[in-house]
Amino acid sequence: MKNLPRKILCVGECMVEMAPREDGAYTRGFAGDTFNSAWYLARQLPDDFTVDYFTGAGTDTVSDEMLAFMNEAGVGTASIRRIEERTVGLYMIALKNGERSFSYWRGQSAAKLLAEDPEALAQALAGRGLVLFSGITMAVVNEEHRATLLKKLAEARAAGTVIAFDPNMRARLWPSREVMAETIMQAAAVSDIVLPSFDEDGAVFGDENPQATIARYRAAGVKTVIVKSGPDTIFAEDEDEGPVTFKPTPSDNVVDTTAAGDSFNAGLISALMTGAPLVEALAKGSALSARVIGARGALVDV
Ligand SMILES: Nc1ncnc2c1ncn2[C@@H]1O[C@H](COP(=O)(O)OP(=O)(O)OP(=O)(O)O)[C@@H](O)[C@H]1O
Ligand SMILES: O=C(O)C(=O)C[C@H](O)[C@H](O)CO
Repeated sequence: MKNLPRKILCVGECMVEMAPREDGAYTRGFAGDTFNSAWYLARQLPDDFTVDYFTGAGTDTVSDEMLAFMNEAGVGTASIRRIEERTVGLYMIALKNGERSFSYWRGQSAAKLLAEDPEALAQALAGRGLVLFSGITMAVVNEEHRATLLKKLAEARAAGTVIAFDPNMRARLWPSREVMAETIMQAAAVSDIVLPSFDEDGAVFGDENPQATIARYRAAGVKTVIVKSGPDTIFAEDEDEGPVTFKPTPSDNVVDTTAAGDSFNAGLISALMTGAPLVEALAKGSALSARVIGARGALVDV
C-alpha cells in the first residue's frame, strides 16, 4: 500500500481489563480488541505515523485514566466522545491451559454510543490512510448506529481511506447468530482488508476450509483477505499479489492467547503501511503475536 496518509484510526471499545496473576490477584489494565491493535501499531510504526482511537468515554476518573493511558502509549484521543452519564466497560480474563475466555460488564459503557453523532464520526474518519474496526465494534452499537457506522466507513473508503475489518465474533454480544453473520458480511462489504480467524468463521459460516473463507469475502468485494488459524498456516489472498501462505512457528510458551489476533493485525498493518509485500506482513504479524501470547493480558511489552 503506497502513498496513503500516514494517519491511522482504530474504532471500537476499550475497557478496564482485569488480567489474572499467578498469585490469584488481578492486574488492572485497559484493553479491547481494536484498541489493542492501536497500542501495538503505535509501537510498530515509524514516528512519522499517527495512531488515534475513536470511541466513547465517560467524564469520571476511570475514563480520564483510560485516556491518559492511551496518550502515554502514543495513541491519540482527540476525537473521543465524552458522555457525562456513562463510563467505561470492564472485562475479566479467565485462563485454562493458556486459552482465554472473557466475562464482560459493558452494558452501560459510553462506547455503545460511539456512532451516535454522524458528524463527529465523519470528522474522526476524515483524512486517514487506514481505519480499523471489528465485529466487536459493530456488536456494541445499536442497529441504527450500525447503519451510520457502515455509511460513514463507506464514504471514507470512497474518499481513499483503506478500511480494515477483523470479524472478531463474540456470540454473547449479539442478539442472534443470524444477525451476527449478516452484519459481519455487511461490514466486510465496506472493507478492503478482512482479517478473520478460521476457528470462528468456519463455525459461523460453515466454511469447509480457509480457502472457502477467502472466497466468501472476495465475493463480497474485499481486496485482501487474511485467514488466521492459531499456530496453523495462515491463508491469504490479495487482488494484486494473488494467494499467499505463511506457516507461523508454533510457540512452546503459550501463557495467555488474549490479543493474539489483535497484535497480529497490528504487525501486519504496520508492515503493509510501510510498503512491505503481503508475505512479509504475515511474517511480521506472526512474530509479534507469538511474543504476545507468551505473557498475561492483552498488552504485552514486547
Ligand atoms: N500457539 C501459537 N504459536 C505460535 N503462534 C501463534 C499461536 N497461536 C496464535 N499464534 C499467532 O497469532 C495469530 C493469531 O492467532 P489466532 O488465530 O488465535 O487469532 P484470533 O483468534 O484472532 O485471536 P484473538 O481474537 O483471541 O485475539 C496466528 O496467525 C499466529 O501467527
Ligand atoms: O472481547 C472483547 O470485547 C475485547 O475487546 C477484550 C479483549 O481485549 C479482546 O477480545 C482480545 O482480542
